[in-house]
Amino acid sequence: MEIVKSRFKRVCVFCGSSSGNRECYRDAATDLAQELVTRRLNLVYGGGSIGLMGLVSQAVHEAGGHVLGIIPRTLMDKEITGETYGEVKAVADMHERKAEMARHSDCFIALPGGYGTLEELLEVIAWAQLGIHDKPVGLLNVDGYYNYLLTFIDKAVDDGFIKPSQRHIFVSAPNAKELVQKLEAYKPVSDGVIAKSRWEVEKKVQQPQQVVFCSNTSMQTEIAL
Ligand SMILES: CC(C)=CCNc1ncnc2c1ncn2[C@@H]1O[C@H](COP(=O)(O)O)[C@@H](O)[C@H]1O
Repeated sequence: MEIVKSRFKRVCVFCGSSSGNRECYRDAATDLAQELVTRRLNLVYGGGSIGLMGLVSQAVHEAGGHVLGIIPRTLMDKEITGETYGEVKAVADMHERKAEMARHSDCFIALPGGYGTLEELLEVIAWAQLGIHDKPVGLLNVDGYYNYLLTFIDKAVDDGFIKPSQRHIFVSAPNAKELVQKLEAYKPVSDGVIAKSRWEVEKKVQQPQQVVFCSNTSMQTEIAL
């Protein structure tokens, strides 16, 4: 197998918990897995083996790539998510899952998916806009699946809700090879909104029967993205 060098080590893939009803989506998931393995990239994803999530993780795992699934305990029931491939990290909830997926990754790719995928994709784009991270984000626009979303984003720019300078805060491409090349070449679009180092999270301290949010400086930690 040909090995291609990459500037990334770990790629977070957001994708459908369904496979879609056209073969091109399943093909795109396995092509992406192949591209990651060729570049020796580790996969980070939402855990579980259903839908496109299962196809990507299984294909990367079977080709010898490292897979890290990050899954909320509530979703760990195999009835819901099936068997998970590779390493699994259990987290408390969906918020922690997204933060952990982001923390463990050098860039993000969204394959076709539904509400969950859209939410994950838009969150990492919004975080990039705010300067919380400067990791590249890529949309795998399989057979024009995301054309309406791209048109909508153009509309939001035209109507003054997204700055023109932020229009290309993420990249898109019709196939995995082209997309990963664009991600490799991506230079962060920075408006200097808020410096990354100024983003802080309140550390959750778990106490019996209650959750305390400590806001004193000594308890604050920077988001390590
Ligand atoms: C209760 C239920 C519907 C479970 C489906 N099982 C799931 N198991 C694991 N992650 C999931 C599941 N459903 C949605 N997600 C999360 O949301 C994204 C996919 O949602 P969707 O299918 O595009 O919208 C995934 O990237 C994953 O992070």
